[in-house]
Amino acid sequence: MKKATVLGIGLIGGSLALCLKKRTDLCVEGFDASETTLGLAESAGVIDRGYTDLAQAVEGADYLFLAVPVGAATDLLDRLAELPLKEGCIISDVGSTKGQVVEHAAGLRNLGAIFIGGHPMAGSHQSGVQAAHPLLFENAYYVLTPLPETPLAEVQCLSRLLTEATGAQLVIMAPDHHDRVVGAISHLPHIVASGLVNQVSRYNKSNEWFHRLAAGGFRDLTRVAAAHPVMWRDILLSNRGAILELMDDWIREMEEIKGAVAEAQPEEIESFFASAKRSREQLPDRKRGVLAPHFECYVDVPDHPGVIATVAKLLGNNEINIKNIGVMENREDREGILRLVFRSEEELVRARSCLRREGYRVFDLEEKQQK
Ligand SMILES: NC(=O)C1=CN([C@@H]2O[C@H](COP(=O)(O)OP(=O)(O)OC[C@H]3O[C@@H](n4cnc5c(N)ncnc54)[C@H](O)[C@@H]3O)[C@@H](O)[C@H]2O)C=CC1
Ligand SMILES: O=C(O)C(=O)Cc1ccc(O)cc1
Repeated sequence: MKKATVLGIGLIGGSLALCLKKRTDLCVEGFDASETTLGLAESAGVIDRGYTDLAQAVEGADYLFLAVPVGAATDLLDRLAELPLKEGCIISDVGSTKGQVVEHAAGLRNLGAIFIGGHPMAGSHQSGVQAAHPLLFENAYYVLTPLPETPLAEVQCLSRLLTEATGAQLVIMAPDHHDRVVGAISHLPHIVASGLVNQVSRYNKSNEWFHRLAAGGFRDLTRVAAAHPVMWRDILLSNRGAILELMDDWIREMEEIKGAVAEAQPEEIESFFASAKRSREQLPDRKRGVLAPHFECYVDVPDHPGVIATVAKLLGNNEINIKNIGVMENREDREGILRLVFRSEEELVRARSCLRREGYRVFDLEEKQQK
């Protein structure tokens, strides 16, 4: 039986271990610095067996997945380079930054395995094995960052395994490109969110209405500020180059809008918001994905309780599986819009005609937006 060892059984390592256990026939073992964590993981069936001894944990493993905080990954790689690994072993990681770890692994001449950087683009502000979930990565992007010299066969092998195990969409990217993109859409937003929360809590010290009134928008915008401080410390320290450039751009962006407010320039202020609104509306969640085709349609439904269950039941009775379902707000019309995603064109076509037969209005998003 082939074996995978996950090193670091927290939120991401635990979720990956669950995916591997549930959807592949690998034996899944775990390594962690904490015995309590290993005990929890074993008793919850997240791993078949856990070790605090690294040599025992990796012995005979075909795959090693590093799922420790970014700051601990390079030390762990150094330790792995001192150990005999099974021939053909593939090592990957799940860290939020890729340049540093990929460069470090490439420099370890005695590392007896191929290293391919990885980053599942899904997670949460929670941490620890208790929060692990086997569906965490389903439909999320999962980036792999092989170097030009990484053998293609190993990249394909890892990519197939992860697709099968996680249900994620595998994407290949250069490590530096990954770090700049993820810096812009994840790391900088975390800094800004935490900065906003810190600013408001300073004001709140002298007047508690700041926290009391902090509702809807502020909560949505700052959700990620509840994440793990040590994890984010490590991420910023290991992606300094990209983050410093992005922060400079952000400061320029703030200076520009500050200037427009200071000079009371209505056109500049309006255009700041108008361009953001246009871009926000074009975020790919509402469009077909670039990679996997999305077989999706939109359904107008009256805004009352139980309507999602009715639609799901109708499709279920016709043996049509819904891959994903979402509600889009449309308060002006007092109608809700359900977004339904299917796994195949065939299911989409059947779902459309089945819903239309029952009197529902079904459309593509573009049709609705043109009205
Ligand atoms: N939390 C998130 O939303 C996401 C996190 N990531 C990345 O995944 C990695 C893990 O993050 P989480 O699972 O959230 O963290 P976590 O805190 O839930 O789990 C980390 C685990 O690693 C263990 N550990 C730490 N240092 C160790 C060492 N030197 N040796 C052995 N075990 C060690 C801890 O005991 C813990 O069980 C990080 O590199 C993070 O950047 C990637 C995508 C999303
Ligand atoms: O919960 C969120 O919005 C996140 O930002 C989760 C997350 C955290 C770190 C990553 O590297 C990837 C995803």
